[in-house]
Amino acid sequence: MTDTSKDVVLKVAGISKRFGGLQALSGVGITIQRGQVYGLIGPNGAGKTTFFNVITGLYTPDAGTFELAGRPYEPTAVHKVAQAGIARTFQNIRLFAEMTALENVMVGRHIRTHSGLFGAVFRTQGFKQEEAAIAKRAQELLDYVGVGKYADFKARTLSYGDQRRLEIARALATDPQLIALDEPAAGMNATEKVQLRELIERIRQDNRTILIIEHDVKLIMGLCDRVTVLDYGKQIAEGTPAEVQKNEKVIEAYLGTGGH
Ligand SMILES: Nc1ncnc2c1ncn2[C@@H]1O[C@H](COP(=O)(O)OP(=O)(O)OP(=O)(O)O)[C@@H](O)[C@H]1O
Repeated sequence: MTDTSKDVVLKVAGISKRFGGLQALSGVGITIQRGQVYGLIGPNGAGKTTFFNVITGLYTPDAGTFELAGRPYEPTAVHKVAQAGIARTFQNIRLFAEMTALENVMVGRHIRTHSGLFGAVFRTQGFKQEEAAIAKRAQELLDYVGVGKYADFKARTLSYGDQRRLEIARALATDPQLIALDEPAAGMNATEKVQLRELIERIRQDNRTILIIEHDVKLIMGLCDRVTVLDYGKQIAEGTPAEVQKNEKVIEAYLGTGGH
C-alpha cells in the first residue's frame, strides 16, 4: 500500500468557531496536497477570513484538529504557526511601512535563524555572516516577486500591487510548508491581476503549496486545483473548479448572486 499521507501539507477537520450568537464556522475541514493551489471562496460574511485566522493562530477555535505536513500543530499563536510552517499575507496589507522592502523580507527570514539575542547584541562573527546571508536571500526573493529594484525604498512608498508582492516575498522568506494568501488581488487593476496570477503560477511551479481566499471568482477558477465554498460558516461544496461551478448550492448561494 502506498502512503499518500506524506504528500498532504495541511489537513484540518471539524473547525468550529462561534462569536457570541453567531456560528461563524461549523465543522469545516480541508485537505491540501503538496504543490496544490487551493481556493477558499464564499459570499461576504461566509467565514473565509475567520477560517484563515483560526488556522494561522489569530483566533482560538472552539473545535478542530490541525495537521501540517503530517504533524499535529496547535494554532495557539501566530508566531508558533509561522514556525510550524504556515506563512500568510493579509487582506489589509501589514508591512512595516517605515522599513525598506529589503528589511521587511529580512524580518520574515529571521524566524529561521539561529544566532539569537546573544549574537545580535554582541554582533558575533556568526551573527554577521548570518545577517549577510539573510540580506542576500531577501534580495533574491524581492527579485523573484518582481520588486527587486525597490529593495532600498520604504515599504509605504511602493504601489499597492508592489506592496502585495512584497508581502508575498516576506511570507516566502519563512520557507513555509504552506503559503496562505488572503485576498491577494483585492484592489488590483486588471494588469496587476494578470501579473499576480503569473506570480502564483510560478510559486506553485517551484513546488510550493498555496491556500488562497479571493473574491475574484475568475481568478480562483483559473488558478486553483481544488476549491472549497463556504456559506454561513458551512462548507457547501468541495472539488475541482469545474465541479464546484456546477454545484447547485454554490450557484444559489454565491455565483447566482453575482459573485459578490
Ligand atoms: N472578531 C469577530 N467578532 C465577532 N464577529 C465576527 C468576528 N470576525 C468575524 N465575525 C463574523 O463572522 C462572520 C464571518 O466573517 P468572516 O470575516 O470570516 O467572513 P468572510 O467570508 O471572510 O467575509 P468577507 O468576504 O466579507 O471578508 C461574519 O458574520 C462576521 O461578522
